[in-house]
Amino acid sequence: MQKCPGATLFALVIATGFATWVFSLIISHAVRLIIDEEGEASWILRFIFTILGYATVFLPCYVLIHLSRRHNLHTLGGCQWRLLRLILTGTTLETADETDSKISGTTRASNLESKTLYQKAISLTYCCVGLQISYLLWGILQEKIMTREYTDGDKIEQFTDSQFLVFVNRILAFMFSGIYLLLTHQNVHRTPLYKYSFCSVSNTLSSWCQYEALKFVSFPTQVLAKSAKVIPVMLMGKLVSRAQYKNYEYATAVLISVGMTAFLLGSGGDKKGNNVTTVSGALLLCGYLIFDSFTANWQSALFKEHKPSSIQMMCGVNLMSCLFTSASLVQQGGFFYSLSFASRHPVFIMDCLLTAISSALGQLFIFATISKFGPVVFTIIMTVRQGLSILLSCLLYKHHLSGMGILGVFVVFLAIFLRIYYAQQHKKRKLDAADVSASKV
Ligand SMILES: Nc1ncnc2c1ncn2[C@@H]1O[C@H](COP(=O)(O)OS(=O)(=O)O)[C@@H](OP(=O)(O)O)[C@H]1O
Repeated sequence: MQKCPGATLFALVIATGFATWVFSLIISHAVRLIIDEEGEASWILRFIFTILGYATVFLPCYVLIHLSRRHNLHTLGGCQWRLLRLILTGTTLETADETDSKISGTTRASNLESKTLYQKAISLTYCCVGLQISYLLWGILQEKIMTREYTDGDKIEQFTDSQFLVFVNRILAFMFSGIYLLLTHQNVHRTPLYKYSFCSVSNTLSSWCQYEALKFVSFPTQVLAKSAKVIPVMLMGKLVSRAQYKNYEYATAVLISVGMTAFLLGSGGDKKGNNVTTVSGALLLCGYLIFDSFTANWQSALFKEHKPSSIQMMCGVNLMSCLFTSASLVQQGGFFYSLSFASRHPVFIMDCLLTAISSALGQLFIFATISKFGPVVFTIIMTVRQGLSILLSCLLYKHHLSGMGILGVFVVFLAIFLRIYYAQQHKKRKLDAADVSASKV
């Protein structure tokens, strides 16, 4: 390693990647020979294959990072180490190291504390409206692609590869954000690239779980399960970033979840379509909740620690997601299946493209919201978003809304009002306490 670290490192990384690739192929072929791939539990196999596909990117990267750190390769000069520096320090500059990356961005942080209540309200409204519009469209298209039957005249078929949809969404979001970064001036990026991989894996897996879940539960059932997701997000916040929440925050999270559940049950939405919830469906929804709550918390921790801009975060996370999903797609033949499906059904290309555009637009608002307001507020907005879209459809199409539904809406808005009220009270008490201690000095 001392004489020619680059060549040895390169050889080791390639060898690890190749070994993992071969191992994954052998395992998937062996499993396919033994187990029936068509049964209800077939999603477990697809999940294992997906993880194996991700491992072919993850393991070589781990070897690369581990060895480079051990031999301090990223601190060496020269442009041949640029990619390594980017992965380990977040910048191609030679002077940066990992500790530097943690402190450098403080000045560019969106300092919400210093903003007035009015500015905060405007910013929050902007994020809410942006998320509403992009994800309203996204939700409609997502349900359409996974449940619709496409026909080319004589054959009717349904699209089944969730991984491909995730890939298309991510590559478009990566291109959007990449072009934006190239065209605009941004502060120096200081987030080690590899750190994006954790939230990228959890994000792609949460999407995978929710697309797969739609094969076992109806769309309204999925929405119902998501209505309580603010609680796992708070619990995960304690695990990931040791976040401390006040009692009123827990209480209002429970109120929002209860209110949303009552509203969804009372809006009659769950009576539409296939309402069978299988064990597979329930497991996939649990997987979705766990991965999803990790994603936003991890991103929030990165925003706090390294202060990337939201576009930089979007670009980094989507780059990683493209790498993971494409490895998995190549391994499982997903590209071949999806492209031949698309060639038979041109309407599918249009549906995919529109979903990807709405998803990329939505991501702009997601990252802005998490960086400015944190994962819990983001999750509340997304939860309320689902309720509002159902409420809108009740009003537009004159669907019946029962007493329980109306009570649910009331409880959700009461919870949000209480949350804002207590947050203000809490802040006021803190300011008063600071004033008192300042006057004592
Ligand atoms: N934190 C974070 N970072 C990046 N992307 C995220 C994040 N949270 C949600 N998403 C993407 O938003 C899409 C909708 O997600 P959800 O269905 O979980 O949201 S909702 O609460 O049900 O509205 C879904 O998009 P697609 O994966 O493109 O389908 C999610 O991946």
